[in-house]
Formats: sequence, structure tokens, C-alpha cells
Amino acid sequence: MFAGKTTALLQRVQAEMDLGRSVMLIKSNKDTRYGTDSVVTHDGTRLPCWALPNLSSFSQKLGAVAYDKVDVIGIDEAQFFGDLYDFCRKAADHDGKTVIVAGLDGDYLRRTFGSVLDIVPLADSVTKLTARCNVCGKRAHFTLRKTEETQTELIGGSDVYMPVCRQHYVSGQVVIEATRAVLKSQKVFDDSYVEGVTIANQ
Ligand SMILES: Nc1ncnc2c1ncn2[C@@H]1O[C@H](COP(=O)(O)OP(=O)(O)O)[C@@H](O)[C@H]1O
Ligand SMILES: Cc1cn([C@H]2C[C@H](O)[C@@H](COP(=O)(O)O)O2)c(=O)[nH]c1=O
Repeated sequence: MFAGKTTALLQRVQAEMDLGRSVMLIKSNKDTRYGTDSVVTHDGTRLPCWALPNLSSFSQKLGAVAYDKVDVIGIDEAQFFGDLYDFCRKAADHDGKTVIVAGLDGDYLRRTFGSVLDIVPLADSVTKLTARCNVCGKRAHFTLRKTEETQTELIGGSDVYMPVCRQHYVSGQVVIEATRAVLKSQKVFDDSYVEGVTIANQ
């Protein structure tokens, strides 16, 4: 995260618009951080978009005639779209669209995220961007989650996540895992304490 993916996507689609091509932007409707009707970078640059639950609904929503006129489709937060591979293949191979995709290849545990890596073999080119480590300022390839939650999908910005280099990912994970374990045991302790109080009150 914070690597400039959305910035690069907006620059690419703006360049296409400057050439007179018809562009549509799509993002996942799960991402409500900076509003639902725009793709927005962390530093506030924005362009209007369709916020959708899946990509297959796009041509339906737009209508066949309007879809035919679209030259370029930009997709942000691609990790949240389960039908990414099928959509990109059809749009690029059969419908003649230029498809520009921005998304996370890995989650906070560095596991593959959604279908982003699946579309690499479909792509003409792939650019891997990096942020700056929030601890030391070196190139940051990874994202640490600072909170207790463990589900894969958790919408958030710098309140929940921080970009880090390898060294600070590894050391940070140790601290975070230890903190999660303490909080979990604390919760067990609190629960049994509450139960004890309840029993004592009966
Ligand atoms: N640690 C960081 N490293 C790099 N950029 C950061 C960092 N923290 C905040 N930013 C801001 O985030 C912007 C990139 O935002 P954005 O394009 O939305 O990234 P992404 O889509 O990859 O999360 C940068 O231009 C910078 O202003
Ligand atoms: C690492 C990670 C991220 N997410 C979420 C958090 C944000 O809502 C988006 C990433 O947005 P960005 O444009 O790249 O800043 O994905 C998640 O759900 N799970 C994760 O592990």
C-alpha cells in the first residue's frame, strides 16, 4: 500500500483521455474510504468511477451501446474482484479494450491477494511499485497491519496499515503477533473473569 498504484492508474487513464480515447474507471464498492463515486489517491487526487460489487455487472450497468464505445477500462483495488481474470481476458481479447489494472498482489501476511497475480500472464506489461518504509525510509515492498483483526479483507488506510521494508516487516510481525497473542489470552482471561463474576452473582 501507499506505493502509488492509484496515482499511476489515474496518470495512465488521464493520458488516454488526453489522446481523445473514451475511458471508464471501476473500483470495488467494498472500498468506501474516500467516497463511493471516485477513485481517490491517498493524497487526494480523484477521478469519477463506477463502484461495483463485481466486474461482470459493468457492461450490463453501462448498456451494450455505451460499452462498445469505451476504449479504455481502468480498474482500481483489483484484489477485491473475484471475476478479475475472466473480465480482463474478455475485455482485452474479445472486446478490444485497453485494460489498466491497479491492485495489491499480496495481503498483510504476504499471501497472494485475490486474483491479481492470476492476470499477470494476460498482461502486456506489469509494473511493481514500492512505497517508502514508515520506519527507516528504505523501499517498502510489504504492508504491516497494525490492528488485532485477522481476516484477509479489511478496508483501511494509515490508521490500519503501514508500508515497510523487509527488515521492518519481519521485526514488526514478531511484535504484532506477540501483541495479538497477549490480547487473545487477555480476552480469554477477561471472559473467564466475567463468567466467574456471573457465577458468583447467582
Ligand atoms: N510511506 C509512504 N510511502 C510512499 N507514499 C506515501 C507513504 N505514506 C503516504 N504516502 C502518500 O501516498 C501517495 C500514494 O498514494 P496512492 O497512489 O493512493 O497509493 P496506493 O494506491 O499504492 O496505495 C504518495 O504520493 C504519498 O503522498
Ligand atoms: C494489505 C491489505 C490491504 N487491504 C485493503 C486495505 C485498503 O482498503 C486496500 C488497499 O488499498 P491501497 O489503494 O493499496 O492503499 O486493501 C486488505 O483488505 N487486506 C490486506 O491484507
